[in-house]
Amino acid sequence: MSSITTTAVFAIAALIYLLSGGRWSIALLGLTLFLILPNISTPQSEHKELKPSKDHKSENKQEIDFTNTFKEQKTTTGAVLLNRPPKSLSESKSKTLKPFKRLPKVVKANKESILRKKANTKTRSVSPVYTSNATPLLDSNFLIFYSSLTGASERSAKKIHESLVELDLKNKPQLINMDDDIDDLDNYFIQTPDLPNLVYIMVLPSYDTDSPLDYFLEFLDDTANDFRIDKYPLRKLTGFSVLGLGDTESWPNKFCYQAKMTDRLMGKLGARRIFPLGEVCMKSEGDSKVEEWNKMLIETLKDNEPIMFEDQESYENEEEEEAGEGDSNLSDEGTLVDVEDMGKMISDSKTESTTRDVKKMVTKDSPTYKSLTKQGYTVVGSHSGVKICRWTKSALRGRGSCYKFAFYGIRSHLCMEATPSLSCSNKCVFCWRHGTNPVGTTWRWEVDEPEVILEGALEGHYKKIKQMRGVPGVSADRFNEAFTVRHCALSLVGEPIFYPHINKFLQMLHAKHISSFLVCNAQHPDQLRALNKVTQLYVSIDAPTKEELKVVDRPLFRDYWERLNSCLDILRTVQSHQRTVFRLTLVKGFNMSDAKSYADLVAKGLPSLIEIKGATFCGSSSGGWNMA
Ligand SMILES: Cc1cc2nc3c(=O)[nH]c(=O)nc-3n(C[C@H](O)[C@H](O)[C@H](O)COP(=O)(O)O)c2cc1C
Ligand code: SF4
Repeated sequence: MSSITTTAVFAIAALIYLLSGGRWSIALLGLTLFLILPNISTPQSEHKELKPSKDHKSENKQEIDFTNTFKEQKTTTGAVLLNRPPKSLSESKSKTLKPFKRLPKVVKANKESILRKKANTKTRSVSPVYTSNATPLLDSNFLIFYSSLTGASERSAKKIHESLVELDLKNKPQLINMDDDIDDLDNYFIQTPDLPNLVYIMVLPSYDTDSPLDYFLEFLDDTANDFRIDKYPLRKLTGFSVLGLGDTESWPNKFCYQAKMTDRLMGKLGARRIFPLGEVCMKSEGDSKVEEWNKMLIETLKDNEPIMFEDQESYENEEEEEAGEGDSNLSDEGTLVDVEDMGKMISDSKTESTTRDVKKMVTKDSPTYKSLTKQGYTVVGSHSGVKICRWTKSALRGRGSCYKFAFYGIRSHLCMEATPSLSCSNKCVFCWRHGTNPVGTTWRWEVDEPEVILEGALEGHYKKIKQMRGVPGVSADRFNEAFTVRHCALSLVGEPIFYPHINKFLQMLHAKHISSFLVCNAQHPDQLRALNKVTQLYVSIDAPTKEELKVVDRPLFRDYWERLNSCLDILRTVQSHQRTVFRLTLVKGFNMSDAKSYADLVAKGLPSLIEIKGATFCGSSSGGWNMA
């Protein structure tokens, strides 16, 4: 105690003594006070030392009271309760307390991460990584985190918790109130609890005022940018998913912004997204929307599909073809039956397969199969394929759709790109298939039934959609919608009208309310003539003259020019009942010099529409071109 304080105490004691008429009991009281005062002040000075070092955000804020920080209390959820954040909004506004304890991080030198940071190299590949779940997702240890000021997130988290408990899982799911139950964020978001196969489900509101989540987000951001620690500390989690609650009417520009930030930062820290971010407006959608998200989450967990996982950066940088816009490539050749005789062959195909050795177009052990699947195609049956294109992925992430949205209102996340024939009769220079699909002028393979192809294509497509749930930015709403395909682009690779049962296949699509855009290469006049209803019928016009077509398309047919012209006649006559389109893919130096000849072809075919596309060099097609 300082001398000034001592003098003051004596002066007060003397004054009391005099005012009380000089009673000794009063004098003794003064003395007692003098003796115990130093003992009161001592803990205060100790407490000061416990305060965390001032960080950049605490300057204008009241400092945290750490008096009870290290005293453990058990909460209703069984978690360890330490420091409490403000409970009510008014409390949070007035006190602006920080909810979580901040201690210096323990930094372990990690040679790999230091070297990686030094070299500034990316550790993840640009192409998608499919991670399979060795342990069933439902055998994970689920931690359901929530933060809540007015109760909506707490209610929603409890619902999710309940539905997981109802599944009677191997490991009991735990509910964690981030505002009450977590003392040290490091224990959950740098280190993780000592439990195998952890899955974090996080239910978070958004507040544009001060709220406990501010500190949490600041912590995640700091961690993600802390060069001293492992760049991906959360990759040891089996996965995570965030459900955001907000109010889009009152905060349209900040709708669920804190949930979105959490989702992004968790991904940045290496955690795998096992289900897309949910964004629920509690004002207009409420609990039923939460229930919908929860149901989808549980179904996905049950499915246990592998996840396509990519970090934001690599995804942004991904250079992928604009799929759906090419027809052909090169590989094996051979002629058993001319394609013009295919009609007969179709009806006889079953009989033939029993009488002579008809092979499968693509067998599972063939290099073609391996190459196609490596590129992301799902081979359906033995001659069909399906693949989700970059626009479907983009639309799933709430971004743009392909030009068909602008032109025809087709939403890319509802679009399936498929082909019933992987084989083609051209080897176009701008095709990006790298010689991976078979070519030929004749159908000489086993024929799969259209039911098998449609079912298999939808199954393969939905499987790939499911895998997209790990990709940053995928919206839960669009993800949900994507399981009802509404459009089919028959233009993936190969020649769709090569497939003997194309008409039946188209009928089946339409019966399922799936519209069809079919692109053919103008090399199969008989099949074109026999084609029934398509929503939109495309013919690729890759060059305006015979000479240029040979160079650009490298056709297998010797009478390729005559075939093209016959197809145009058919378009103008037999097929004029439906909407027809010329597709021009223009490649500078190959097919752009003779506009007049293009006009002549247009006059011959009289298509309803002409679509002109450019080509972008990407160094990957057989001619060094790719379509954009
Ligand atoms: C003061 C205040 C600020 C809010 N700010 C936002 C906001 O920026 N973005 C948003 O989407 N919702 C905002 N909301 C809406 C809440 O996030 C929404 O009501 C949420 O359901 C609350 O969850 P809780 O009850 O778990 O705290 C705000 C609500 C209040 C009262
Ligand atoms: S039509 Fe479908 S497949 Fe083709 S680019 Fe658009 S979304 Fe992709």
